Amino acid sequence: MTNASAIKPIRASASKEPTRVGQGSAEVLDRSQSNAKAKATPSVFRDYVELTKPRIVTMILVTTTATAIIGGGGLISMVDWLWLMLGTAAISGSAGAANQIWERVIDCNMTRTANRPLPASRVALFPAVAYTAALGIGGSAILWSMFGAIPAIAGIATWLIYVLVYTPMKTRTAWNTTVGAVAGALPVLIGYTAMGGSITGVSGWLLFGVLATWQYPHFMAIAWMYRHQYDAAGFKMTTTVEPTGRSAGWQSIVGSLALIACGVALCFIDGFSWFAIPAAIGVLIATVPMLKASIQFTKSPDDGRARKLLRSSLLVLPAVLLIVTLRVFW
Ligand code: HEM
Ligand SMILES: CC(C)=CCC/C(C)=C/CC/C(C)=C/COP(=O)(O)OP(=O)(O)O
Repeated sequence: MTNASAIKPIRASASKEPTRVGQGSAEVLDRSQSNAKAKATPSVFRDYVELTKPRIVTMILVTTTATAIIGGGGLISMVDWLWLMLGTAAISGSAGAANQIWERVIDCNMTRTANRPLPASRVALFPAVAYTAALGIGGSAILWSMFGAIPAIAGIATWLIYVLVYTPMKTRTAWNTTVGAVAGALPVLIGYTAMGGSITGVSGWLLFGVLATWQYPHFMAIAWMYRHQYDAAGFKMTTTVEPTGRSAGWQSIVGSLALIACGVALCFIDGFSWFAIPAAIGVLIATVPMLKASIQFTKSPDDGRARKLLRSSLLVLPAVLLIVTLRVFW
């Protein structure tokens, strides 16, 4: 665990960067105002949901649903889908909460994270640890008992890589993003293998490739938007070690091109059909806005272009997954 005494919480400096990725305004609340706001409408339930990083978990569930349909070669039963969602959400949420426990001290040093339940002292450490353990054990047990060892092991491996490898790397090397991309992509194998896909199946690993490559444009935009906060808090990100934004831009371009390659390959990997060609064209059309935004950001890195890149990335992933999932039916 991070040596809590080694990193003294400093008052999160009010900065021009938004307090949350989805927030458009550059107006930010400094820590005292946001705490007062949170205290004004206390909600224990909301805090325990916030601990799990619900927006990330929601997108993980979307990817898990798509990859389950692809792995199973067709629609899945409502009962199977509900158990898969419950198990994956629990273990993903546990990973997110464990990450917030690990970073509860350093998160005080960023406006974006200072108002989270632990840094803002709305949730105590011990109940957070118990909650994290219960989610992780419960999620693993659901996946193992309902779908077998492989999907559960994929989830446990994701948890371990994200919490015990990626998280400590964040203050040491910008290569943390590559490890995070592995952690963020492994959940596709939960859905894929849960519904019958083989862990050695090429389409499963192409789906892994779609998720892993997507995370570069996704996160490089965020790493630019919060570069000053990351730097001040002591995180090592591409945009703090190479502050011009060129490296972040090129990683976004390469990630976008690699995503297109994986997506198009998925349209043809299980043999040829009339739908393979329109599907491949659809992958191209769906990904072009993110590629364009990556190129524009690389040419002249700024917050507006970074926000445009992030927004396009959050639309591209569901679109590409929908197209390659429809390919299962035609
Ligand atoms: C290297 C891997 C990744 C990194 C470093 C990363 C980092 C982040 C960060 C820092 C945020 C902002 C959180 C906040 O303060 O609100 C965020 C938001 C988000 N991330 Fe990622 N992420 C990664 C991978 C993923 C994956 C795998 C998914 C899901 C498939 C995902 C989906 C999202 C979503 C949906 C949001 C919320 C955007 C919003 O609130 O508008 N991310 N990500
Ligand atoms: C099935 C399973 C266990 C899934 C969990 C994996 C998971 C949550 C992947 C998300 C990828 C990721 C690196 C998010 C950012 O964390 P961050 O620490 O960079 O975000 P922060 O700075 O906002 O805390």
